[in-house]
Amino acid sequence: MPIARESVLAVLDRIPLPDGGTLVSRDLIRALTVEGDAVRFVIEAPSAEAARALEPVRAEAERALRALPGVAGVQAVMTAHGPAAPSLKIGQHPTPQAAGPQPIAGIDRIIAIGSGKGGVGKSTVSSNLAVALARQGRKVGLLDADIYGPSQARMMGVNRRPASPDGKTILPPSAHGVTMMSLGLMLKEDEAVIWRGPMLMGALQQLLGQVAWGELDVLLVDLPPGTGDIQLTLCQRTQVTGAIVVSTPQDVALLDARKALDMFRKLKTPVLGLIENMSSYVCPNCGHEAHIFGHGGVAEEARRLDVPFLGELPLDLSIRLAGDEGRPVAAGEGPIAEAYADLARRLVAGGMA
Ligand SMILES: Nc1ncnc2c1ncn2[C@@H]1O[C@H](COP(=O)(O)OP(=O)(O)OP(=O)(O)O)[C@@H](O)[C@H]1O
Repeated sequence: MPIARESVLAVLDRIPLPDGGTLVSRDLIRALTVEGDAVRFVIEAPSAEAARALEPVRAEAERALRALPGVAGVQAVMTAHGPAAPSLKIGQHPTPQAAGPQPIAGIDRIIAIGSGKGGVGKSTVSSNLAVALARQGRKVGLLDADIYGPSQARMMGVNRRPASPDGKTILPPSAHGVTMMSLGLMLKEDEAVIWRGPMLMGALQQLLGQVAWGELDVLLVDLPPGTGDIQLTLCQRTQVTGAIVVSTPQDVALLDARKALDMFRKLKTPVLGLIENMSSYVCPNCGHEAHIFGHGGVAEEARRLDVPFLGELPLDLSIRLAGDEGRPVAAGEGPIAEAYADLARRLVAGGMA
């Protein structure tokens, strides 16, 4: 018998919160999906502290739902929604692997970072978030899966081709406390990737499986823009904890972001939240704040689609310059680095990183 959404909510409505009410009465459940015998949802805590306090509730919710007749799997992930922030050879056909998404040994969590369209700052957010998480003591990996336009090597300031002593295992470089790997490091400069689906899948499989990632709390995967083969392969073959979608506030970007969200839903990858990049611009001369691409559109969209809003990041020249210099702004000090640190804290508090 199919599991009714109402029965799931009824179970969740019986679990008391430490400070009164329930997950349902306090409206903390987002992105609830019931598919076959699997239940997935996100608990959106109002702050980092609340997320910590709610961890036993999350565990209890999973336990209680598993006891519901017909339920075989439950995945509840937490996200801490805070006040908006101030603002060898790679390339082969895939090899067969066991059916269904597989975990990667030693890696606790895998977060895919996607966007509907290019140029919204997905790679910039990925590198800065990785650095911010590493500064908070997390063991972080960053995989540049943007195979057609790899940019993480430049953004992280790495230009050394990774060693592969046995011709199989790839030893990834580390930069700013982050273990990273990018196809860009294996290609000659100016070399174009002209692979089709199967070759792309093979390359991604190598980057995930042949790289000696070591023990990681979290691996961030910087996806190519859009909804193509790489996204599909990653989510269908690898156990992805969840996805974050980056967008600018413009309508056109949001329209594409919706497609990315829809794709993750179809792939049954929980959406951990949306990030608004290039949200506000403070004139360095007069201090006036302008909203070049609009403002608040992503938060609005998150509300509309019932997915968590993780925060907004400003448009700032220092972000671009730092990326071009290979030293992500999050590695330094100041309000912009703090905005990324805030985002990282929320993910850590929510148990996502
Ligand atoms: N918040 C920001 N403020 C200023 N510049 C930014 C910001 N975010 C990104 N940029 C700049 O915008 C450009 C595009 O960013 P980025 O490469 O991260 O986008 P992307 O979404 O990953 O694009 P693609 O997927 O097409 O590679 C880069 O030059 C980057 O430095």
